[in-house]
Amino acid sequence: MLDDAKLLAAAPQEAMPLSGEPPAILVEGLSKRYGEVVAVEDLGFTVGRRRTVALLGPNGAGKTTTMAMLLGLLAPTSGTIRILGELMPKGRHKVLPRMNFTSPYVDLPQRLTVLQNLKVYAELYAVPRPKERIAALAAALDLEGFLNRPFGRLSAGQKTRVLLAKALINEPELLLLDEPTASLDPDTADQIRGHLEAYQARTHATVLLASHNMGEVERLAHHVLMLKQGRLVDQGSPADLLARYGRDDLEEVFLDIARDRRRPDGRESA
Ligand SMILES: Nc1ncnc2c1ncn2[C@@H]1O[C@H](COP(=O)(O)OP(=O)(O)OP(=O)(O)O)[C@@H](O)[C@H]1O
Repeated sequence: MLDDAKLLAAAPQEAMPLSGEPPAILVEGLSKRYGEVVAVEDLGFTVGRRRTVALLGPNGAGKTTTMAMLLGLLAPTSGTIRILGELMPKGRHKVLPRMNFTSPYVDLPQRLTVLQNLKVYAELYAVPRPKERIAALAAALDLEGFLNRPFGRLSAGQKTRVLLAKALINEPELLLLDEPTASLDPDTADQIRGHLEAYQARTHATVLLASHNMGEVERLAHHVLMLKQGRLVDQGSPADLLARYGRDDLEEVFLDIARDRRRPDGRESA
């Protein structure tokens, strides 16, 4: 039903950043090589607090690798990462409780029910009043019909919603979302986007979003980072990118960059 989105949307608007507050993410000279394969090369970007920033790029551009390094799941070949002001991986134990993620590549234990899985994560993150938190998430993300079913027996779309509930269980300040609406039907995907907007309005969380859905990016993102072959090739607000590439929608900008077919000034490439 996801109807708490309306309720939460009435929450206070984004607060002004406090002076001296470190950014949510600060990445400098970040590279990752797998033998001969250069997955990420000399990447640098900043994500300010309370922003939603989209990480875009064709298949294999390095989005998932970047997310994994931000989470401390993968060691960079070189470069530095600061999360909420803490140098990673040294400060990992300080920031991991304040962040969370979804990834299509990470599964939950298959034999545990949805409720058992969420209870385990609530305990791991020491969530206060876990029963109430799980009940609220189950209502908001429409999980109530399959709370007692083993995770392994859910459909892809149902799993996606459970993974999002897991990602929100500790009310993270920083949320890394790798294709959070892949495999969802258009109606459910739209409701999930509404829920994410409402979550951010209520908690002022920062979101880094990897997505291939350009409509989703135009709706949710304040800023876009365009990756190609592991490098940052352009960035800007969706409106700024549309204006610079002379396009009406972000999908066209994406194709211009992916196919090297138009320069940012709107002229065709030679
Ligand atoms: N474990 C690995 N060993 C070797 N190469 C890898 C490994 N993981 C990723 N790669 C390579 O690194 C590059 C970046 O992959 P990554 O999964 O980060 O891309 P992506 O932008 O998330 O792609 P997609 O949109 O398809 O999810 C690709 O060329 C991929 O083949």
